[in-house]
Amino acid sequence: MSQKDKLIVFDTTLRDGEQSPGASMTLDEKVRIAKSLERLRVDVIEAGFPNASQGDFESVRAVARSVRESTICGLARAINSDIDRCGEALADAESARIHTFIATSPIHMQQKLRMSPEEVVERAVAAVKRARKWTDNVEFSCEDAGRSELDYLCRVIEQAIKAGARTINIPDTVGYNVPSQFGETIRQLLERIPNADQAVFSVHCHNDLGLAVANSLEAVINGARQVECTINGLGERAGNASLEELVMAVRTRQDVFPCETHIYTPEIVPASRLVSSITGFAVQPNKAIVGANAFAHESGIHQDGMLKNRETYEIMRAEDVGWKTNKMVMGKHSGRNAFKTRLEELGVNFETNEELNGAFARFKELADKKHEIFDEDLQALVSETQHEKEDDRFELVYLKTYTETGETPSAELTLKVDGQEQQTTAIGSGPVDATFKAIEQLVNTGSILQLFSINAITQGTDSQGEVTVRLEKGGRIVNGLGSDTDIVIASAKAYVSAASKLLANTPRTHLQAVNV
Ligand SMILES: CC(=O)SCCNC(=O)CCNC(=O)[C@H](O)C(C)(C)COP(=O)(O)OP(=O)(O)OC[C@H]1O[C@@H](n2cnc3c(N)ncnc32)[C@H](O)[C@@H]1OP(=O)(O)O
Ligand SMILES: CC(C)C(=O)C(=O)O
Ligand SMILES: [Mg+2]
Repeated sequence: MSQKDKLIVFDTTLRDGEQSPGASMTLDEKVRIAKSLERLRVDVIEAGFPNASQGDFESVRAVARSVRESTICGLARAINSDIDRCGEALADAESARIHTFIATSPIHMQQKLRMSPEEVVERAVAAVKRARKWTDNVEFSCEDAGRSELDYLCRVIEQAIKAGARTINIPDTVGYNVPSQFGETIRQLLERIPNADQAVFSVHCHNDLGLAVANSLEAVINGARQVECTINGLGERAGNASLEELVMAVRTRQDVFPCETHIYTPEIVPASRLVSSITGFAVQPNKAIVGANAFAHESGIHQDGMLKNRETYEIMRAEDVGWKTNKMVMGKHSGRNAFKTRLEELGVNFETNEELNGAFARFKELADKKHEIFDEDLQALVSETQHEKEDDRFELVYLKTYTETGETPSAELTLKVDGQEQQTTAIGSGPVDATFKAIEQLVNTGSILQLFSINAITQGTDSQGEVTVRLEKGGRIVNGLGSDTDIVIASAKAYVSAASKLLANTPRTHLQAVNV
């Protein structure tokens, strides 16, 4: 059994997270997220602010009824009606907490609450006592503690604990603090408040300066034993400290932190995806832990290191946070080792170094043109190397497409086929479809179109369109690339290029393809 303290994880995705402009959630969505947080084994789920609206009340009540393994918490101002409404919403919870708060910074007391510091202490004490009528599990927050005077904070908190608060939360409401200062605040509060040992000290950090996680972790090092956080760092303005980053920092650096969480980390990525899909807030690819690139390696030196020993470039295991595996992304920065290994995984073995070097050179050429190289691209590349490169059999000479609302799109095409110009027309469901049908009439590949993708190479409506066409016939796959500012012409070039490759047939290398 570990001798370490438990770090309580308090998730506020459904309350502070929902305060992100545009992140409102329906009752059903909140219950789905709450169930996912329960699977994560979050200790406390702050489900909402019941007195904000009837909808919020019902959502908190629904979460309280459907989650059994986590404590359900509701937020209330230091106002009786807020606290009572919160108590009612939580009535059916297996374990309930009322979280009441009032601001303690000079600016908030003077300008917002328009209360004297003495009145605020009285309101805090009255609020905690009122909440204690509903439950023993009461949390009190000094809103804007990060800009409050330390002596005054000590006074308010001592009284709140005396009134019955069992968790004292120190929010950096506006994300103003820096780690050393915030850690020192926590250390001093714990040292100076005479009854500090009767409460768990918590922190709630906002990310206005990008320091929410760093501030929270410094607070933990200095004695805080609850962190308030959200999935994907969702929350008011720049958001809150992100749950996944806090949890994985504490877990990964057990040499630094004197405590541990009970979070079931393989549920992190599923929870992140759920929150992202419900709120519509995409996770940036380079976001720590849950970003698509968090465990992806593209550069050759890293890939080579990873293939020799994963720990050369990874401090966590992708599987431990819910990814299936880490990823080796094939792109223009990849090296021979990763290229060869990936192809071996696809069942393709090179007999000689020359073959490897030749295929690798063509891979680099392709990677310079195409942003992402998929397995199918590698297969196509190898498949192409098995045939002598001949001069292109087909060449686009002229293309005119016709589209008009309510009319069937058509294409008029001239191609050079083995040096001879040939013309045709075709109709289709769109200009690209009509063009492909016209080309097929002249080149007659009999293939299946496996992929048609368009990338804008640069930004703006005048950008070059880069089109990839992948054709398959009898197990053989080829890619054709075409670029033009007109995407229909780019598409035609790509199809013509793929058709030329598919119908070229002289063997070129001795690649041994297995299972391809
Ligand atoms: C830092 C945070 O995240 S705090 C939580 C933020 N969450 C929310 O605000 C939840 C959504 N809010 C709401 O739906 C509404 O603001 C309500 C229902 C809470 C209140 O609505 P209204 O009664 O119309 O008040 P309004 O929002 O205009 O102003 C807030 C009032 O609460 C007072 N107040 C603010 N915080 C507190 C507090 N902790 N304790 C007591 N009073 C407070 C303000 O001084 C102001 O009072 P005033 O009307 O006498 O000037
Ligand atoms: C209500 C409190 C805890 C809050 O969200 C904040 O101060 O940021
Ligand atoms: Mg907040």
